[in-house]
Amino acid sequence: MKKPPTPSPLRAMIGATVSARLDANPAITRIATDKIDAFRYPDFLSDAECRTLVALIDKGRRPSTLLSAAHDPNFRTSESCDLERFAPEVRAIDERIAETLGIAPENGETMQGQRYAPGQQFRAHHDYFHQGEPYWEDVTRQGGQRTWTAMIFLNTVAEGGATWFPQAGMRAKPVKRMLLIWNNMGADGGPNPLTLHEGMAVVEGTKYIVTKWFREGIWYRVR
Ligand SMILES: O=C(O)CCC(=O)C(=O)O
Ligand SMILES: [Fe+2]
Repeated sequence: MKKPPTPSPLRAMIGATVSARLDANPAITRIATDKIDAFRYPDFLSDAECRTLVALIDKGRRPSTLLSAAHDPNFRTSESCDLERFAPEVRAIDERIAETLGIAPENGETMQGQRYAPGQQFRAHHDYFHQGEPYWEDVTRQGGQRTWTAMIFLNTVAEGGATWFPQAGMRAKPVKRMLLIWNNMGADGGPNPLTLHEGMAVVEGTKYIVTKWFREGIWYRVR
């Protein structure tokens, strides 16, 4: 049986600290909803950086996977690639994201690129881990719960492909260079179910994004 979500003082503190830092950044706008802490940062990347990441995704893409078995084969139909963390052009962007949020780069998972062709999607899901799932033991050993998500749109999509938060009443259209940031935890540091979100099917064009998930603890250790 799934255990109910647990509050966490550490994650509550991370939520408050990162939110305050983002609120204080004049380049960043808080998205108007009282359901989740979510922010947009237009023009976070340059066109050249977007081009570089798109080329890396095209080179490394393979079918996307899921942590839990989904009953629906169409649940996540995109392609993904783990971007090489210490390639200089990737590392610079990776560390700029961490610096923007004020979270140590070590707490961040390796940036993942995703590509959606027309008809491809990522159905409604939570980014946080569900306590009690078979993967939970591994999660606690490698950085613990996911706290914040940072996602960058690398191109503007002709039609479709929005990131939709049905329960928070929020929808972000893919706009090139824009960084979207949200906290997957609530004020008490427990998972916030209202962060449920979907990468809507692309209708026309191809959608490229990078996603970076931050953990409550250290995810990456130099071995
Ligand atoms: O493609 C999107 O808009 C959403 C992607 C997403 O939810 C994820 O990578 O966790
Ligand atoms: Fe997600």
